[in-house]
Amino acid sequence: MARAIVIVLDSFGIGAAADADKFGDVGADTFGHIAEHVALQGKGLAIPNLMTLGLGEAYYGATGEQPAGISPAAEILGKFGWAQELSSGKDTPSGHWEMAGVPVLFDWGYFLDQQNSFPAELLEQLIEHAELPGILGNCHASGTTIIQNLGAEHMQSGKPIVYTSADSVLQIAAHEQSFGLQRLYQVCELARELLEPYNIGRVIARPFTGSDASNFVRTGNRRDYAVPPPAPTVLDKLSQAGGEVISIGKIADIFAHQGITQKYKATGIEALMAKTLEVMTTAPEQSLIFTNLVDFDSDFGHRRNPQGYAQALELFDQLLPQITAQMQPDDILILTADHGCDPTWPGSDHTREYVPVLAYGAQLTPGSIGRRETFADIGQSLAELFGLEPMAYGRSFLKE
Ligand SMILES: O=P(O)(O)O[C@H]1O[C@H](CO)[C@@H](O)[C@H]1O
Ligand SMILES: [Mn+2]
Ligand SMILES: [Mn+2]
Repeated sequence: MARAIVIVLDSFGIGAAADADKFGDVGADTFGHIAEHVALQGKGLAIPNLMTLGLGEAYYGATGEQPAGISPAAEILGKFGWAQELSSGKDTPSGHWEMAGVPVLFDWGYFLDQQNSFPAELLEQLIEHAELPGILGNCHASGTTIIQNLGAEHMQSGKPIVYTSADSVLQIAAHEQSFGLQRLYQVCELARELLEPYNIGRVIARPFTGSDASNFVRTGNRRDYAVPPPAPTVLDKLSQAGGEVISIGKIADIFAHQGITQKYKATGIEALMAKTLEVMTTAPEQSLIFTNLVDFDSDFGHRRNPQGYAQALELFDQLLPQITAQMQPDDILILTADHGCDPTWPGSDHTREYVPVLAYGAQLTPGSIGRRETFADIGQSLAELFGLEPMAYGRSFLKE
């Protein structure tokens, strides 16, 4: 009997994937470019604990290069590999569902036009059903830029800001006080229903506060309305078998609350890691503790902020020993990512990259698990760990 702690460093890619050309992402490298950014300042990214778990080796496997300016680990204590994504998209639900054993092999719908992105009919229905005075945006945008540009007009007019990106998303930004948080959630739920014919992965509520463009800031009350995964994930199988599936952060939202037995929200890497640690003290055998650290992606990757991303990685690395110290002899820890989001890459979208697969536990033999064909190897390893029926995709690395 065992427990697994899976921590997703959201967007922490480790080099362009073999099929990056299909996404315009040849040369993207989230980790490598962050390391380079820090090395150019004459320093080295200080992530000794991640390196000891095999991050540098995984990076070398994915790219054929050493990360710039980082001292190699004296000893590797974890299993390390680099995984290709089988799913057709480079979005958050695809990455998470695939690591839970269910790759997304169909194509999502997308709103491809940069301007006037949404069908007029859809917007008309949303305005009518939600009794809105209209909407603002209707374009591709970075979420922080668009609230700066349209936040004041939104507050004055009561029209929510509706925007999208290269992902299969419809996002709605609105002011928590002037528009109202609950009203924003209701409008998003309505949008979720109206999007049925469009095959869109997620509607995301993007509440913000502040009085004008100089201080508008998004809050931790973001909410994701995902469609459910297309087949039962390892989360469903574990919870049906009587195990605990404990979501920390936005995991539950990403899985449309399927297969989750407990959920906790927290804002920021420190709070999310503290919650993970707290849950580890009480979670019974046959528990999957599943944490998503969204901040890497939303605060630094999409914001194209390599400095902030580097600091967040260093913070995460400092917090990591608390997690390993709290592990029981049969526990395994898996660190991975759901896609890349290279903070030095043009635009503000995700990047198609390999993700690290780092696994650590007293029962695991350290060493390379090499290139993995799919993130679903994580789900398959979890199925094996918990004694569940094998998943349809993936190859377990527990005994490799
Ligand atoms: O620019 P913001 O609002 O952070 O949006 C980003 O967050 C969305 C979900 O990860 C992505 O589709 C991307 O566009
Ligand atoms: Mn993500
Ligand atoms: Mn993202």
